Amino acid sequence: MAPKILRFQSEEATAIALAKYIANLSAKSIANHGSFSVVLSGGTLFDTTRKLLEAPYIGSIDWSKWLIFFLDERVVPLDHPDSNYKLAYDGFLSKVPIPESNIYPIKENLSPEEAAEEYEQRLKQLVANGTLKTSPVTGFAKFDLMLVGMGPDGHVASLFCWHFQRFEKQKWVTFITDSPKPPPPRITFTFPLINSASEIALVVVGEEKADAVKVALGEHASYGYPLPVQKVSPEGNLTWFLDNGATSRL
Ligand SMILES: O=C1O[C@H](COP(=O)(O)O)[C@@H](O)[C@H](O)[C@H]1O
Repeated sequence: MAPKILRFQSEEATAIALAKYIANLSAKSIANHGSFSVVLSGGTLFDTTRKLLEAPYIGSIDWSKWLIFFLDERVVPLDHPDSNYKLAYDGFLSKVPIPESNIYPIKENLSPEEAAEEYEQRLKQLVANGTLKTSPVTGFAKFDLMLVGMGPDGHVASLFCWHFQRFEKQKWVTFITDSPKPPPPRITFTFPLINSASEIALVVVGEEKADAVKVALGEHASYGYPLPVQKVSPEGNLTWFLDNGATSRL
């Protein structure tokens, strides 16, 4: 399905629209199958989800039905300043009544390889016991919503331009030990898992990302070697949320 590209006049307008979109999907998923599985990125994304913490959303969303996963994670203790879990906890999860048992951070004290394998096995168990849905197309877990950020170099999750992991076909979760953006050891969802999602919101704000947005969405998007962000192509719907800075070169 063709992506929906939403352009906003400001970061504030982007955040308002994103909250409405997430709240609508939450209500739809819970009415449809009793839960809402959400995959979070790290980085600047949380700031753009801040309107969920305000009325009318904070009081009307059924937070008890949310299930939280991490698109990628830095292999550091969960209370380390570089941890995506800590970022999510401090900025979002500690402010909403999602049961702790519904939040799935990585396990600590494992190597990147072990942490990736452990997370993949945990996802497979959640599919087997019916907590998560499965894609009828790929057989991978099918999340209700992935909130995907993008770096200025066009990377998504911890899938960077020059890493072979972006071509992975079998694994659900993989690892790297040499991330060009610190810290180096990370685990990350693979593209087949990402692209099995029902809905993906690609949230990109700020002028420093305008060049990558131009490569991905500009008139020459089909030329050359694709950026990781160009491999985001879900079975379900893809919606880009872009502010004026991110679209300044389109
Ligand atoms: O390293 C990461 O970078 C991307 C983009 O981060 P941002 O700060 O430029 O928004 C992020 O989506 C990913 O989860 C994170 O680990």
